[in-house]
Amino acid sequence: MADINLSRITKCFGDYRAVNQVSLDIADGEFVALLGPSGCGKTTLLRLLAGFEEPDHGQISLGGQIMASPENNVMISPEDRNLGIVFQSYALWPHMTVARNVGYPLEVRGLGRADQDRKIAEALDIVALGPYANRSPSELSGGQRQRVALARCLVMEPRAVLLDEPLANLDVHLRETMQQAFLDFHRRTGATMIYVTHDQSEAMAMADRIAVMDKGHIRQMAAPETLYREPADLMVAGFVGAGAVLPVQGVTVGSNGNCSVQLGQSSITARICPKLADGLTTANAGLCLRPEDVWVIDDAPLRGQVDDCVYLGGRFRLSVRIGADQTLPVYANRRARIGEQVGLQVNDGWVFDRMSGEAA
Ligand SMILES: Nc1ncnc2c1ncn2[C@@H]1O[C@H](COP(=O)(O)OP(=O)(O)OP(=O)(O)O)[C@@H](O)[C@H]1O
Repeated sequence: MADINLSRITKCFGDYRAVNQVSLDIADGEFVALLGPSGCGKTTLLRLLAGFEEPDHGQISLGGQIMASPENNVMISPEDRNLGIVFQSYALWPHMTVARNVGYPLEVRGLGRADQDRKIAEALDIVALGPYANRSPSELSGGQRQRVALARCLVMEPRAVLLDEPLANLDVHLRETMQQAFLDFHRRTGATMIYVTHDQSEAMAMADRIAVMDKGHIRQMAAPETLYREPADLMVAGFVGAGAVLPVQGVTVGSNGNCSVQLGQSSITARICPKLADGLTTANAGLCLRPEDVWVIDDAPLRGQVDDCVYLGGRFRLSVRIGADQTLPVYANRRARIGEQVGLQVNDGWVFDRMSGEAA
């Protein structure tokens, strides 16, 4: 397997910059998700890596070797990059058995029968499909077909595995099972994996790091818990996880990365983005509150009106209006009436610059 380096990659379709000056360093064995809304450039970035698209500018390297660099007239073809690719359509051959589907790339390479059989058995074992070797793809579930596609890319011993929304065709229950299958696959193979998805919960569940993309740019690349707890800008705060971002005034920077802010009549303590704390203006400060940051406490001074109450199993999610256009999602352990006044205690929050990244 290999590390991957992208340096200032740009790809235009006509006048439109689908990928705009993207730089990324992915470590050997890392599982990275490319996450973002439809049309943000995720698939184009994956296709650039695979070699199906040629960048207009910048450089792509795999394991220290340059794969694409228009400035240096280098463009290595997809078949010479030795990358495994898994699409949302499984692309299995219907007339071949599972084993032959998995082994076909080895057949094409002219590998001996015994070596083929050994590698097929190993790959099927990793995706837990050994007993299905002699079935045809039509006799498998969607999740099993996707695992055959994974096994097929594994036999090639690729330098990295690229996955383009591989679970998009599966139902919700199967998606969760397959997330576990991908994690097991990653653990057992140590493969470098790049996983494209627009589903934040999928990215959060699997990836070591997530690159959040928007309009051809990478807005933030970090571990899932960092993106959730410390979003760099409004787009990331809104796209990753539930919660609300409220404009706040009266930010007083304290010690240890904390600050106090005014929310209605209450003063609350929150964590503050270092860039903001380092003396930049706090005029555009926003407070990101996740549902678990706010507790319903009857006599708390911050008051709000319940607009909505949904049972989630084990707890309720309330929508509480605390100002004309300020609504917070909050978890509660009792049902609340619509229109009921509740007290809210804010236990944590993240203050950042709401305008950060807007020039991008
Ligand atoms: N071959 C092409 N020719 C022209 N425009 C293209 C081409 N491929 C992609 N685009 C445009 O580039 C932008 C990025 O497309 P891309 O497929 O990378 O987005 P995405 O983030 O993968 O979206 P989705 O989640 O919907 O698949 C879109 O506006 C798309 O219309």
